[in-house]
Amino acid sequence: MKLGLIGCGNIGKFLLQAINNDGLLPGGRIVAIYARREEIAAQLAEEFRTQPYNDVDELLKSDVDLVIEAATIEAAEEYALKVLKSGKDLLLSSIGVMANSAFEEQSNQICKLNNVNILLPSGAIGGLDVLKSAKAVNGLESVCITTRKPPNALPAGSSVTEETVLFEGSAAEAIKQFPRNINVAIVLSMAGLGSEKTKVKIIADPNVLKNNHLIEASGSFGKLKLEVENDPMPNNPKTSYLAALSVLATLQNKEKSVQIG
Ligand SMILES: NC(=O)C1=CN([C@@H]2O[C@H](COP(=O)(O)OP(=O)(O)OC[C@H]3O[C@@H](n4cnc5c(N)ncnc54)[C@H](O)[C@@H]3O)[C@@H](O)[C@H]2O)C=CC1
Ligand SMILES: O=C([O-])CC(=O)C(=O)O
Repeated sequence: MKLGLIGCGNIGKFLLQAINNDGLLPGGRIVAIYARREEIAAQLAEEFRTQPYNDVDELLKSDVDLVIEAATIEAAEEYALKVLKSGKDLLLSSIGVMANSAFEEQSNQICKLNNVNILLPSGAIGGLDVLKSAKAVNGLESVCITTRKPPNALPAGSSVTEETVLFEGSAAEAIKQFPRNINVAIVLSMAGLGSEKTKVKIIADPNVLKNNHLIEASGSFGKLKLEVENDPMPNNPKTSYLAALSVLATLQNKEKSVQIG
């Protein structure tokens, strides 16, 4: 599998190290990268033996099979449809882009037309398998996520000195207000009840060191309660290490003939 990468921050660099240097995706390699700053792309290309591009359109003319977006929701908005139109599969990290229903619909149509797929990793959370099963008979009744992070992992920053609820409302509203912090709520919405009915609470808590997500759901299947205590990425405390791992795992699973879950 030949991979292209858009966005070379935390998740991007993790993937370059894991795939190109550590060989953790047998048969796969990141052969093309795009970063906004030319000098960054050039430096990373040398370190991870790959091809730098200064323009996404040029990258899409190369023979990559799948493009990984690891940038921002804005970048996903700008490039995702181009990727799909060029006949490449797409893996999104900035899943919040899918909260825009017109965008979701358009991307679905292009996928069908061009016979390509979009991969949405579970990111910094889990439990999506349970929601999908519950939904098979429309038996899902409620889904909520409570995200508790140290203040430096949220826009509130160090001004927060005691436990503070920053947001309470729908996933649709949460991603509008916290586009860099709550992509997980949108993948949860897509697996479950949609972004209007999925409830979100975001708490800045100076007493925690990890990014904590509590997922609670109920329905005809019974009840789900799942809590992850994620170590942050060393270079970007906003992002959980599990989010980067889940991108790699999604790529590893893509080639498997036995699909689990
Ligand atoms: N699905 C999930 O569970 C999670 C998703 N995320 C999302 O994944 C994305 C990547 O996360 P990180 O690597 O931690 O972020 P990061 O901030 O460390 O890296 C993002 C990189 O993208 C670059 N970038 C920004 N706009 C760009 C553009 N238009 N074209 C190319 N590059 C551009 C930035 O310069 C930066 O180097 C973010 O949108 C983040 O919110 C993060 C954590 C969990
Ligand atoms: O990494 C995390 O804990 C979650 C996150 O930032 C996001 O969903 O955008």
